Order: sequence, then C-alpha cells, then structure tokens
Amino acid sequence: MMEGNLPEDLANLSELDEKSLLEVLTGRFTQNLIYTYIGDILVAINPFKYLSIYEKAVSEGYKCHEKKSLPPHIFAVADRAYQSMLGRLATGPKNQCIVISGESGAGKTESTKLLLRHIMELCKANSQLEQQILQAFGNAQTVMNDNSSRFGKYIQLRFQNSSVKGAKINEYLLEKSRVVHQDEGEQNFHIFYFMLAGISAEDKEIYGLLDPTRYRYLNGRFGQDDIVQTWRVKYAEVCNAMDMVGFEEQGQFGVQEEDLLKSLTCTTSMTRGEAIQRLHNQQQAEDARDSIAKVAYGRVFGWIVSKINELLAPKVDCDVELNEIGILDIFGFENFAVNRFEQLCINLANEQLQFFFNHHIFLMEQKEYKEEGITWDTITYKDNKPILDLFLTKPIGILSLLDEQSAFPQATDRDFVDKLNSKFKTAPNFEVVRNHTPLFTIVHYAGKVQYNASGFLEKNRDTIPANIRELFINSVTPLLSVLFAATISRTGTLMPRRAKLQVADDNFNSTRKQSVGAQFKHSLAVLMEKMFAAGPHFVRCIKPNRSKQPDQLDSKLVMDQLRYNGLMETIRIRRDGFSWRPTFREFAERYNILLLKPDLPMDKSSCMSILNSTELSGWKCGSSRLFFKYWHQEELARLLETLGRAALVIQKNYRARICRRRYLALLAEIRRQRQAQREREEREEEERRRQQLEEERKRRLELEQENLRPASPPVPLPRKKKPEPRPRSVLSVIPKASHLAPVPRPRSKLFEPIDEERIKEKHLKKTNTIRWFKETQVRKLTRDGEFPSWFHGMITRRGADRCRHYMVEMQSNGKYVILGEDRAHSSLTDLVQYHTQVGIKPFMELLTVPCGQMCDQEPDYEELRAFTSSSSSSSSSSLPAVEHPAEDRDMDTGSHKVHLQMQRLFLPPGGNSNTDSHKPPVLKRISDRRRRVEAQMEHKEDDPTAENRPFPRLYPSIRLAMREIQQIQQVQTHTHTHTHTQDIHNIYRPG
Ligand SMILES: Nc1ncnc2c1ncn2[C@@H]1O[C@H](COP(=O)(O)OP(=O)(O)OP(=O)(O)O)[C@@H](O)[C@H]1O
Repeated sequence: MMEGNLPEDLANLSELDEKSLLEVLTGRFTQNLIYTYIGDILVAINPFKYLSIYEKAVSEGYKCHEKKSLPPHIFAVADRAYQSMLGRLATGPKNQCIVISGESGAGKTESTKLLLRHIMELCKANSQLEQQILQAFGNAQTVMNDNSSRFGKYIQLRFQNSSVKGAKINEYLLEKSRVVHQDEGEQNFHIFYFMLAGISAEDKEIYGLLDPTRYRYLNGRFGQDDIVQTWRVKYAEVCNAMDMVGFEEQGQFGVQEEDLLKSLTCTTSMTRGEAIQRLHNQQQAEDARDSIAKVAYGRVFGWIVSKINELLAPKVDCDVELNEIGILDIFGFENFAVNRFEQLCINLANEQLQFFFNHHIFLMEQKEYKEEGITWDTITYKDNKPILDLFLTKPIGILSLLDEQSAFPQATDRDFVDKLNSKFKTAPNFEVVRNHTPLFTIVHYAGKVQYNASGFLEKNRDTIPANIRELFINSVTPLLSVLFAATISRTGTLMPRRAKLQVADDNFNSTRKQSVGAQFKHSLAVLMEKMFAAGPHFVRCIKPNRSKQPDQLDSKLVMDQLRYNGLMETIRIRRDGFSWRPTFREFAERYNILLLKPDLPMDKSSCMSILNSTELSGWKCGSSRLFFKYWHQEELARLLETLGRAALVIQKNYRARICRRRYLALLAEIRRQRQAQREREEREEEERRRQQLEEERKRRLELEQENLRPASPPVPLPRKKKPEPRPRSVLSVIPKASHLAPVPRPRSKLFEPIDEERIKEKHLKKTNTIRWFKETQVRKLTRDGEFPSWFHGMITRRGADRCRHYMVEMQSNGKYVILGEDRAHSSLTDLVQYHTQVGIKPFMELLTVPCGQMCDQEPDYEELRAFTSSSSSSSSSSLPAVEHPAEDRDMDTGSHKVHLQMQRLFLPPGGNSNTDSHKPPVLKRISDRRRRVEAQMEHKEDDPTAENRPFPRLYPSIRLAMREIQQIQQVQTHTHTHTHTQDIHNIYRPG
C-alpha cells in the first residue's frame, strides 16, 4: 500500500539516501502517518497530539492481520510478537521481546502502553492499573518530557496457550536523587504533587502535611489552579488504582522524634568499647536528611513493584512451561546541561540496547552470509562495542574504576576523574576536560556527553548511616521496618524480609554490599541474556521537535536521530539482506506439511522440494541454512494457513461422516428394538385374548351345568378387577432382550428420592448466610431502620421484567467493587452514588433508585424482613410485605450488641487506648487517629440517622461467607430455573 509516493516500508525506497529518507518520513508525518516500516522494524514519530488511530475498532482490525493488508502500526508489532510467541509465524512457540528505543520524550512509554493494550485485548485481560501506579511514583516532569520515566522497566507477560497468566515487572535504577533535588525546569516525582493537591483536609492534618509551597523538596513551588485540579483528579485515580490492586493504608515514620533528630544531627561510633558521639556540621546533617528521603522513597518504590509482582504472579502450576513476551521501556538517551551519575547509567543502558540492535541486525546476519558462502557486499555500521568496553571492562572500565575509588573512604570525585583521565586519555571515545570541577566527556553512539562527576562516589556507594537504618528498622510502622531491613539483590531488586532488630550481622553497610554501578551492570547482563534468547521486535521512536509541539518537524533533529540510530544502514540491510535464516532442519520440520508427505528427511533436498512446490522467489541457500527476506515468513505462513483451513474442512467432513454412521447404527437399533417390542406386545395380546376366550368358554360351561341343576337362588359372581393401565413410556415398552445391554434410563431430578442430607446442608448454609448478613451487613445498609431503595436484598424476584443484577465484592482491604468494574469504593452508598452517574460495564447502564419491580412470589429469605420493621408495609420499599419472625423483633438491641462484639473482634490488635501513655509520641498520633475513628463509630452508632456508618475492618470470613452465598445461589439456580439471581447487598436495577 502507498500513500501518494510515500512508501509504507522504507526498505522499498527506490533511491536510498538521507534526503529521500527524510522526505518520506516528513511527508508521512504531515499526513499524520506517524508509523513507517523498515522491513520488520517499526519507526514511530511522536505526534505530540491525539490521533484517532488507537480506537478499539482499529485494534480489532490488527488482530491476526496480514502485514501488507494494513498500514504500519504499533498494534501490528504487538500482534506479530503475539502470533510469533504462539508459534503461528516462522518458528514454533518461542519467547519474544519488544525493544523500544529512542531519546527522552520520543514516545517509548506511550508505545509500551499501546503494545500492552493490544496484547491484553488479544487475550482479553487488563493491565492499565499497574501502569498508572508505576507512572505516578516513577515518572516526573523533565525539560525533555513532561511525563518522563525516571526508571527503566522490562515487563514480562507470561502466557499459557494463548491467554496471559501473569506478568513480572523488573525495574531499573530509579532516579532517587530527584526526591531531594531537581534542576531548573524540572519537578519531583508526580505523586508528591498529586497527593498534596488531592488529599483530604482531614488526612492532611493526620499526616501533618503543610502548604505545598513550604516544601524544600518541591523547591517551594506548586502549580496554578487548573493544573492543581488535574493533579487532584490524578490523585483520586491513583488511589483508586491502588485500592483495586490491593494496597492498604500505611502509617507514618513511626519513630521517636528525639531519636530521629539525634540520628540526623550526630553520629555515634564505638572506640574501645566506648560510644563517642560526634555532632554533624550543617552540610552533614542535610546530607543525612536527604539520604533518609532518598532511601525511603527508593525502597517504597521497590516495594510497590514487588507488591505488584506478587499480585501479577502467574496463577498456574510451577511446572507448567509458560511462554513470554517481554517489553523493554528503558529511559531514553539523555544529554542535559549538567549530566550526573544517573545520566551515565541511563546512557550506558542505551549503549547496551544499541549494541543488541546492531548485533541482531548487522553482526549476526553478515557473519552468517560469510560462513554460509552467500555473495554479499558488506554493509558497514557504527559498532559501539568499544564504548561498551570502555564502561564495562574489568579491571579498568569506568564502572570498575568507580567501584575501586568508592571503596576508599577518603577518595574524592576529583580522584576518580583523575584516574579516568590517566587511564583513558588515548581512548577514542573518551575526552579529557581540563576544569576545576571534575568533568569528563564520552563520545556515545548518539553524540558527545559531558559528565560532571560531583557526587559520583557517594551515589555509587549509596549507603545509609547505620544509626539511621537501625532507627527505621525499629519503626512501629511495619512497612518501614521491613523496607529498611530488606536487602538488595545483585541486580538491585529489593528483597523484603522480616525486620531484625540487630543489624550488626548483615552486610548492608559492609564492603560486601554491591555498589549501584555493579548492580546496574548485573541487571543489564541478566536483561541481555533474556533478550538474546528471545525473538526480537524493534520499535525505534523519533522525537520530531524539542518544544513538544504537534505538527512540527525539525529536520536536523530528526536527521540526527536517524543517523545515530543507524537507520540508513538498517534500511539497506533490510532491503538487500535476509533477515530470516532458518537451518535446513528448522525449515523442513515446520514446512514439510506443504508437501503432504509425513516422513520427509530433515535435510537440504527436502527443503528444496518444499520451496520448489511454492512460488516463492528471492531466497538463497547456504551450506547449512536458508536465507529469506523478511516478507517470505508471511507468505509461507499464508500457505500454512490455507492448508490449515483445508485440514479443518477435511476434519469437519470426516467427523460428520463418522457421527452419521454412528447415528444410523443407533437408529437401526432403535427401530429393531421397537419392532421386537411390537411383536412381543402382539404376542402378549394374543395370549391375553386366548385366555379370555378360555375363561369365557369355562364360564359358559359352568352356566350350562348350573342350568342342569335343580332350581335354587342365584349366587352373584365376584366382580373381576379391571386390568391396570400400563404406562405408555417408550422405554418401558422396549422388551428387555437377554442378548442386549439394558438401555440406561435418564433419571429426572424431580423423581429422585429426597436427599435429606442435602436439604439439611442447604438449610444450614442459608441460616449461616443470613446470620452473617445480619451481623455484618445490615448495620451498614439500613438507614432509619430501612433498607435503601436500591437494595433488593436477598429477596428473589421471580418473573421480573429485565432486571440486571450486579455482584458487589468486598476486597481484603475493606473496599467495595462491582465485579468487572475497575473502581473501588469505601462504602456501598459511595458505590451506588458513583454508578448513578457513571455507567456499569459492559452494558453502560446507570443505577437508578428505586427499582420498583413488583414481585408476587414469596421471598426466599423472609427472615430479613425483620430489619425493615418500620417500613415493611410501605409500598415504596423494595421488599414485599411479610410477617416478621418473632425471634428478630428485638433485632435493634441484639444487632447493636453484635456490632460492638464484632468491633472488638475485628479491630487490629493493639488498639487498646490504655497503653497509649507508654507509647512514643509519633506512635501516639497514629493511635489518636484510630481512637478518633473509633469515637466516630461509637457516635454514629448512637445516632440512628447516621449514614455511611464506618465499619471495622473485616477479615477473610466475609469472603468465605460471600462464597457460601454464591454457592447457595448456584444450587438454587439449578433447582429453580425461573429464579432470579440472589446476591447479598448486590442487587440493583440499572435504568
Ligand atoms: N502515540 C502518541 N500519541 C500521542 N501523543 C504521544 C504519543 N507518543 C508520545 N506522545 C506524547 O509524548 C509525550 C512523551 O512520550 P513518552 O513519555 O512516551 O516518552 P519517553 O520516550 O518514554 O520518554 P522518557 O524516556 O523520558 O520516559 C507523552 O506524554 C505524550 O504526550
């Protein structure tokens, strides 16, 4: 397909030079065609505006599509990765990875989201919530991008057959220093702004939050009203996402204020068994403060990722092999006015990715041409291996020298730069900078970057003073205690473990602790290992202008990116080269079916026979493998598909034939049995008639003899019983032939003997359900002693006219959610209020009140009637009028007691206010809050008109009860087919 003379695939360019390449891309961009192929590689130019190319209908179109039939699209990449993972393209099932690269703001994260969305739609799952949480905590505004990812991530989607079973997120190198310092034009992580804009006044007071402009870590700045309003909405969305994912509220620091102050202002060291305290100067105290902030934030982020991973872990047997699609969205190449340790690591990651790309596209391919004797004009490309070596070689790579210097407590950043200068002054990719600040320059594949080494050693060591760590391990806030006790793996992953009060025995601050540089190096090595083992797909993102404006393309900026990405060379190799190179065996195994010969040998001659049977041209044959253009894969896949469809038709007809044969045999048997039955009946009938005649004859004989006797009064004969009518069942008339197996008779449930046990069990379950409902739910639902009108309760509505019922689930964190919806609510009333305005998926109906449906049947759970004592006769109530069982009349006082007992039972342990006076001051604040909530609850209990009654945290027993109710429901649906669904607190009528 062509748009004018703008090819969709740059590998089809008739003239290949930089000018025509730029012309095509610019031309397409001005027509809002942001995607272009280079063979199987996708080039994506950031439009910086909304384009209507991501709608559901578009995504539907790309499902299992043929590449040439639709324009280039990010969905096409997702689809190709998915089909390849399932083994529907060139190879059998295999892990895949999608590598998205480009500079900061080029559109990598947006592309990742679109890829995930399409893959999730292919297998009907959802993943947006986790992304929302990670973005709030890991993204920030930078000069290059308003929503820049300040961490790298590799998302592994795990599949079994064709459906996603779970996922794992690996995070790389969160830019923690942003918590305490941001350069001009930049901001802290989004979550701080969202929270300060959206938090309620009450929570603000509880957490002791100040006016946003008073925070040093926000540079004393906040936003204008309109942006604050956006943040407020975002905060609600993030809170909702966290509720949905299952996060629970956590406390504050939970440490004694005096201890915290002490650890910030002085250090304690032991000299000959004596503790010596040394006061910090101002700088040292500020550093200690900042290091707490950075470590706490970094560890909370690591914990969020590990929590999300727990929730996303595949729910399958560990032995089952899963296939995987990995999506790599790692921070883009960065070159700021001042480039620090973070930029060094980010740019190293980009070098590694560029190497991976080069290796796949140029190195391996051209090496194989040579080995296999294919005639080929070598394409030269910018090999960045020397730059990688400059960073990673041991013992004299930049990272090793940094580690060496970090190990000396007295070494300075200047010493480190001096060391680099002396070791690399002649290296081609290193430039010495003469300056009083410790600077050095590296010539990256994407351009020269000057680094300022100030702070390198400290950031690489990344240690927290032992006294501070100990203080937080002893925090009464369990999360902080666990996080500060956690260790960090070799690849930098947080490994939470039980808090230990002693820190002396672990290696947190010892010399054995891995430096940040070493962790990053390991994590990159692990990542590369995974990626090299998978089938790669590449998305090259291009940033059209620096001012983030739509419809503007800065030719120089774009050309620079095309150059350093090596796109000219990529086009050449995709145009002239052979990107798919299976061995003879691989090819014959997969495509021998095309010859319809099962026992074909897996060798070159078979491959030739297969290929000659097709109309494929342009491929080459080496000494051990075949060489194909990227489009050959699709053509072969199409041939396989045609065969597959034919096989389906054959199978369909064959199965139909077998079934028909079986059917005819059965029919003949039934006919034979019926005939036999008829014959037997006729025989029986004849026998009966014969007997009747015989009896008649006997009677007549007796009469005649009687008439011959002298006259006497007649004796009446006993009346003969009429023969019983025989049941006219088809089965009952079939004779039981001794040579035939008896035909089993289907047993109707209605005629089954009544199973006493089952009835008892059902009754018990029902009683338990009602008891649970009485004890836990009723108080939350009733207002002024009545159920709200949206509540149908557990009353069955038989024969009602169209009333959809939604199941409400209570999550482990006490929030309510309509199953299938992605928003959690703190109370049922909130839930109803929300869905009165926002539609329920998938029908997009709104809840309305009241339901107003009439029901002329008896309710199943009439015990509940007792709770609406005052309103049972009211016609507006959703519950029909029935008698109140006597046992429930005193419910008000009874349930009050139950409620108090429940409260005692369900409150987390340690809520006893008597112990408050012994607790440290910060702990007291938390207890204060708890007491306040309790007091509110008590107060509301006394007040019969109180709405939205807060209810103590409920434990899994509720889930169990809910499940039981569902089971009862299922049993009832089986036995009463006309019965509507019955749910607890979950029956509404949408308008
Ligand atoms: N396909 C797209 N359609 C519309 N806007 C887009 C698209 N891709 C990117 N953008 C816009 O560009 C901005 C930057 O994109 P994105 O955050 O994905 O860049 P990035 O390459 O991930 O940057 P970083 O490396 O800094 O994280 C987005 O916030 C969005 O406004």
